[in-house]
Amino acid sequence: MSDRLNPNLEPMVFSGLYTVSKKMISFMEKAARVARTNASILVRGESGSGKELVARFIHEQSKRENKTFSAINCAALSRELMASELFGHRKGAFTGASHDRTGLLQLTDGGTLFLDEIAEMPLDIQAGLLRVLQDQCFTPLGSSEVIHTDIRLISATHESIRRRVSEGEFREDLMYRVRVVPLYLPPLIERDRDIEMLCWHFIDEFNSENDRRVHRISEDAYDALLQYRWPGNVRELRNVIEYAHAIGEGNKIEIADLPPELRGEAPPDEREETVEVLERERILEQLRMHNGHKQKVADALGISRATLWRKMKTLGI
Ligand SMILES: Nc1ncnc2c1ncn2[C@@H]1O[C@H](COP(=O)(O)OP(=O)(O)OP(=O)(O)O)[C@@H](O)[C@H]1O
Repeated sequence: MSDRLNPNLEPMVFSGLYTVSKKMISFMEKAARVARTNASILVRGESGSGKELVARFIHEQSKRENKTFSAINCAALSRELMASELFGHRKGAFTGASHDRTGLLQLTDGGTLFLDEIAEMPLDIQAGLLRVLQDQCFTPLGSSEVIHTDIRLISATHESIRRRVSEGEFREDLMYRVRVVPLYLPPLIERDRDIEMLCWHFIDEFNSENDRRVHRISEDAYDALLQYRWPGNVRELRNVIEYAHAIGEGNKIEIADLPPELRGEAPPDEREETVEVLERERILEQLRMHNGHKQKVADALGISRATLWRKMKTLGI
């Protein structure tokens, strides 16, 4: 079998997002067009597909480029922490509030706020966000002061917000406010030649960070990389290349350097991994039982929603 060398595909770069795919380039051109307006944008895309990079690109292409860009992940924070991050609080507003804190809505005045996984935002915080979008004002926790703020909202979700509305978990009026311009970010698998280009892009990155110099990939490893579905998209691809770069030797990536899922095998039955596999199955089972409703799953497992989110990330769910 012959080895594969870098085909030197010349990517276009949009605020750190690399692509050679026509579909992606026209997606980014559309993003650049809507960047010039103040319209709220909702980016829908799979996990790890670059939604935050798209949001940064839109900010950098907008009139607000010299103002603040703030990002917050609604699924990774507890309700209390998210409320205080966004709205800020006055000293004594709740147990542990030992000093005043300025919220992101105020710190981002004039700039762009990126709300990742907005579908996970609790209903009471949604009410506060709606007020910001309608009246450009909000009230910090424990305060009666009304603060004015001018933010441009970009949100992202991997699931349908309309479905969350029908489940009674998302306000319909807010949905219309956040998805004035919906953008559908294609998954990595639909981006022509991006898997190939990004493999070499990340190999270059790890070549310059480490002592090892990789210049070739064996044919069977190459096929495995190109045929894999990549559910975790670019983040997963980068992790796989980092793993292969770290685990292998010499100047070639071999099939044995790729993680088991790329070789079509189940993960090895080692003790620590068995614990992870069991935990993964337990979470997946609860997700099925509760139709993907994360709060209910977290309650059933006796953990917080934020912990559930972290576990899902590390277990690749
Ligand atoms: N096209 C790309 N070129 C280079 N790096 C990329 C690209 N797309 C994503 N990445 C990298 O992959 C990682 C995930 O990207 P990002 O956080 O933007 O994805 P996301 O869709 O917001 O993820 P999540 O669903 O977890 O919120 C980041 O480290 C980012 O820099």
